Amino acid sequence: MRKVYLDNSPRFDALDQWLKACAFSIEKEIINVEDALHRVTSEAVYAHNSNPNFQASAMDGIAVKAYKTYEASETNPVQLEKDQDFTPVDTGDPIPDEFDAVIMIEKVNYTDDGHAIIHHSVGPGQHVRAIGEDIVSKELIITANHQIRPIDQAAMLAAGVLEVSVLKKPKVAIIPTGDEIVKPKKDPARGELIEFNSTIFKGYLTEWGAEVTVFDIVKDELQIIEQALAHAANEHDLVIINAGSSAGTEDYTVHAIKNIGEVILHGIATRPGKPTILGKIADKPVLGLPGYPVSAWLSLDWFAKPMVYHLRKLVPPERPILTGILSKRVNSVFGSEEFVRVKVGYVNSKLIVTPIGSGAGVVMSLVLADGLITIPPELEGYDAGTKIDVELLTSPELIKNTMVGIGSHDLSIDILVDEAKQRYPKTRVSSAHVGSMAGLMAIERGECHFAGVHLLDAETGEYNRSYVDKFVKTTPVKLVHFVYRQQGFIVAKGNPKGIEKIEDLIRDDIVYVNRQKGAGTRMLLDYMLRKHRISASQIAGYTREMFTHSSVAASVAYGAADCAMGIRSAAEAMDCDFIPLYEEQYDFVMTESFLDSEQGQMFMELIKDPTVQKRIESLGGYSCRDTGKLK
Ligand SMILES: Nc1nc2c(c(=O)[nH]1)N[C@H]1C(S)=C(S)[C@@H](COP(=O)(O)OP(=O)(O)OC[C@H]3O[C@@H](n4cnc5c(N)ncnc54)[C@H](O)[C@@H]3O)O[C@H]1N2
Ligand code: MOO
Repeated sequence: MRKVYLDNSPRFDALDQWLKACAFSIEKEIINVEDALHRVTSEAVYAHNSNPNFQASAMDGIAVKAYKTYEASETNPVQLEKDQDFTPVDTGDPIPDEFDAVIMIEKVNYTDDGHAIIHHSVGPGQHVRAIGEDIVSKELIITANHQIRPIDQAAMLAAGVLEVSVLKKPKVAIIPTGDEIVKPKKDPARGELIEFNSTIFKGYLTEWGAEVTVFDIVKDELQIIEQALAHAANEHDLVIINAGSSAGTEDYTVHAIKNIGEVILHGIATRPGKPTILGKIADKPVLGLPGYPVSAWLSLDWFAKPMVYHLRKLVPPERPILTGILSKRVNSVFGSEEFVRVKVGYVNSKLIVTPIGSGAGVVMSLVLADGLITIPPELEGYDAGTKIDVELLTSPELIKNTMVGIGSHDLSIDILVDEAKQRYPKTRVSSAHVGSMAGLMAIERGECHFAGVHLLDAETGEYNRSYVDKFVKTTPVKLVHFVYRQQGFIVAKGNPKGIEKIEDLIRDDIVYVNRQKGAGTRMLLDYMLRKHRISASQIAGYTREMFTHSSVAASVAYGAADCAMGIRSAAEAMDCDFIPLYEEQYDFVMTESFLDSEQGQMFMELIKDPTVQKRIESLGGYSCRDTGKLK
């Protein structure tokens, strides 16, 4: 067997080894204080002058000689002679040497000829800002290795410091590789994959304080990769090379680093992220990131982030952590630390943590993730109900205000998510697509506020009610009508195979793609098959399951299947034809406590809003004629 990875190193050991193996020389530069935001001081900063460097009035009023006011009281007003006993001052004005206190203007009355009458005495120094009240000349303002904040800039400027010595920004090179990778464009050809990882890396590295250069995409050729690496290492403090890090015949990265530098380790004990390479070229750190975006994003966070912070002499910030309850079991491989993307939301004051079960190539799983959970290498997973820490990628405030939906997928839900975001910026609708039955189970277990369901009762022909009565026993719920929608066959544009009716599915030349068990659409198909006395085994592709309307429509659009059951809007979105078969009812099962809550009322307002309904109906195949009615 070909041995591919050298190592299976624990993540923190790997980082330690890498940091120890590289030598760092961090240069300094002098820049204007006004341009120094977020930069790191390379030495301590001392005040050039005091602030204020003269005695200044702290209030609008009159500067006085304090001893002249000592006799004043409510019953014994004292008159101060203009120019001789007082002079008007505004906040910040220098106090003339002969005066030593200030009386606020509100406490002063004037005679017709401009003398001041006061009813209170003041002591010397009253409302006078002493020299150096804020900063004394030569005093320490900020230490070395301090990340400059706006307030630090202000203190330096106040102290007459106009330039500051800072660490140079670490220069980071990003080298994307791969014959199949192309610059971002619309409609890539078959076999072309859009290069977007560099954009992920550049964004985060810039946030962490690096100066980033993205190289042109490098072809999978050992010599060209070596040249790019050598060139990058020459001019940068950290080199990141992306993809070609695993076991493929064209995975040259590790060889290229070895040929011109040193591979410190190849392979870390994590999933995703295993095929990470840590190395150096002429003492400069080199990081080989896996090609898949989720793996690359994680590995960037584990290695590039601490390296950049190390180069900046800073400690990376930690993400906030919340503890929640896992809603379903997650499995992991023994011996590897597993990272799982999750969605989270509070239901009945419990933080419910739902894993997003996508592969490392699914960039959308990161777009939608609220956090990460980690399963340590010595375990093979966590059971549903486990109390677990979540490292947050979304703000705790937004999580607190999340309306949690779990259930069947529908494109109209995406519209609700979008409209809610526009109308109620402090809240959001989150929807996990697991099918109608799984949605019902989730609501029964108290894991969501509402479940989108479309379950046909084969006995009565009625939608949803009998399922709610049968499966939701302990949680008080209401059934809220959402939309009528057309279900039918999704077929290729122009219906080249002439698919018209359910019996066509058993033809030899037809390949079907199905929805997962428990999905309402799957139940509808099974209901129609039974009615027409067709057995599932007669249909090629019946066992091939997908989780959303959009994914089955995409399979048909790209020719991987000839037909799927689904909704009109999904067919239209993928430019497919649609043969209507059935009008079904898609409803929300909503917990009574959510329906009665402020958020629940917002949700009801949203679905009843005519503009929202218009937008849903314009998807095609929808009717909102009863939307929002309690059933
Ligand atoms: N036989 C094995 N195959 C694979 C293994 C393994 O252990 N044995 N590991 C898998 C794992 S885990 C990962 S992660 C991937 C990563 O592999 P590579 O680093 O060699 O990456 P490539 O094969 O070159 O590319 C994979 C994939 O990544 C996407 N990609 C790459 N570059 C970019 C970019 N700049 N922007 C966006 N997306 C990018 C693209 O979809 C590539 O197809 O290998 C598994 N295979
Ligand atoms: O473990 Mo690889 O890093 O994607 O999934």
